[in-house]
Amino acid sequence: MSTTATATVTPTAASAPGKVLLAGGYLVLDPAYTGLVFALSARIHCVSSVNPDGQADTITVRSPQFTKEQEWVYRISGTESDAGTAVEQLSGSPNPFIQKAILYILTYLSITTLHSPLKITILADNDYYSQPPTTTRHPRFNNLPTTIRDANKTGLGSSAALTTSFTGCLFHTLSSSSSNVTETIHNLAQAAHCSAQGKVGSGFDVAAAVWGSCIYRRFPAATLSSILESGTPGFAKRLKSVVDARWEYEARKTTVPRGFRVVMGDVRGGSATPGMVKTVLRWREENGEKAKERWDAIHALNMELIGWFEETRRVGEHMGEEEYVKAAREYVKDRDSLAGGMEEIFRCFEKVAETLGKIREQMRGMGEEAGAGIEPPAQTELLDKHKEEVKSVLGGVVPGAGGHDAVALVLLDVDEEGRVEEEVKRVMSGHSCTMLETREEMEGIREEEVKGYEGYL
Ligand SMILES: Nc1ncnc2c1ncn2[C@@H]1O[C@H](COP(=O)(O)OP(=O)(O)OP(=O)(O)O)[C@@H](O)[C@H]1O
Ligand SMILES: C[C@@](O)(CCOP(=O)(O)O)CC(=O)O
Repeated sequence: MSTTATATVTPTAASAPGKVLLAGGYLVLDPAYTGLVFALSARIHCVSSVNPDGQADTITVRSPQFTKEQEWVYRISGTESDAGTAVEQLSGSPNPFIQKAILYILTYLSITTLHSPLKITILADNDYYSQPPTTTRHPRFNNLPTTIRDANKTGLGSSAALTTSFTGCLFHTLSSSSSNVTETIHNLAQAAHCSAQGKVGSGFDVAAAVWGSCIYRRFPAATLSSILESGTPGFAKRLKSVVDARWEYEARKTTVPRGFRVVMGDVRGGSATPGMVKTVLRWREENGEKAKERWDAIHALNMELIGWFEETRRVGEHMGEEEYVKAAREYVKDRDSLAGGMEEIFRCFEKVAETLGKIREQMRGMGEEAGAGIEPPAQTELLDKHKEEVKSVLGGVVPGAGGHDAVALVLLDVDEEGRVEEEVKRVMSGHSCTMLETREEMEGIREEEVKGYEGYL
């Protein structure tokens, strides 16, 4: 390699959030459309330290919450002809997300040898995987009696949160750069995540993991085409120029209006349907104008939803806290009982509810035309039941690609006695669905205190 560096190690901790794509599933794959993605309070944490027992130039990665195949050891070394850092896996089952993140970061930083061996521990918040029932509370990072592969994922974007948090952690462990490197971490995490997945998705999950809740427009797929194949001559130079370039994408930060909450339900026994993206994209290709009309109609509604969230925030800002909460409670009690002065905010709540309903209708329609179960009948029943029986619920969607995995509800969390959760849990449990503890959160990747993880490392 042209320039190489020996890296000293600064113990670091970082965490990155999961995601829910509330609006924009499929459409967000095309840079002509945008998606509304909320980051979630469920995070994946990575904590680094010197590994006194490690061999020279090794990075040992552990995921101690899982029984087997929970440790991976990588050895790094230089390569010929500017092909980047070589990362050889010495033990553990394949975990491309970790391997690619190491490779991309070390190559970007021109590091081929480490001052001391390194250890990185991964800790995932419990909501990422279905947890066994318990009568007591689970510990903060619960252990599961399975391998990662056999764990029942809840669809919160574990691979994107892991890749992002790992990238931030390793980058800060090895680089002394104190300037703002979040954009660099975004670009590196997108590159590593795409390369590990073997395909270029929209990247909304990594964007949410880095920037937090945002209105997202993707980068052109071609941005990454020159760096998906690592280890070829000139790779290091290409990687640096791609990562340091200004990418054409948008991640405009957003938040839910005051008193709103996004609640996630994990549908038990639901299976992921990777084929659905292919089916919908093929339908789009084969149905030119008709498909475009459908996508444009969905997009217009997605924009309306974003607009009504903004309007609700704006109207809410002109009201005192007490007045706002009172109005929201009145609305939940009886949507038709308009008390004076509340018309504007009632209209906002009503419009959010109406638009969520219309989005579902359009997505169902697209699913039917394309022959993909975007909102299967069981999910329709579950979402309708919430609207009928839980007055705080404004609406819901089958998020992301849809299917049998999860539901997301948008509700007004203003109940004096805090009964909303109880009611949602009751309706969900009648439909093989479990309410997750996680909720929407604004913040993306963040540095954490290493000592906060004592007892788990
Ligand atoms: N706690 C963890 N420790 C190490 N690797 C993990 C961990 N959690 C997830 N991974 C990696 O991410 C992979 C799961 O990625 P996958 O894209 O299938 O799920 P996901 O990102 O949760 O899915 P979705 O986008 O539907 O929410 C695992 O096979 C593993 O490689
Ligand atoms: C279908 C798609 O638009 C969203 C998939 O979302 P999820 O993984 O089901 O949350 C794919 C993508 O954006 O990469």
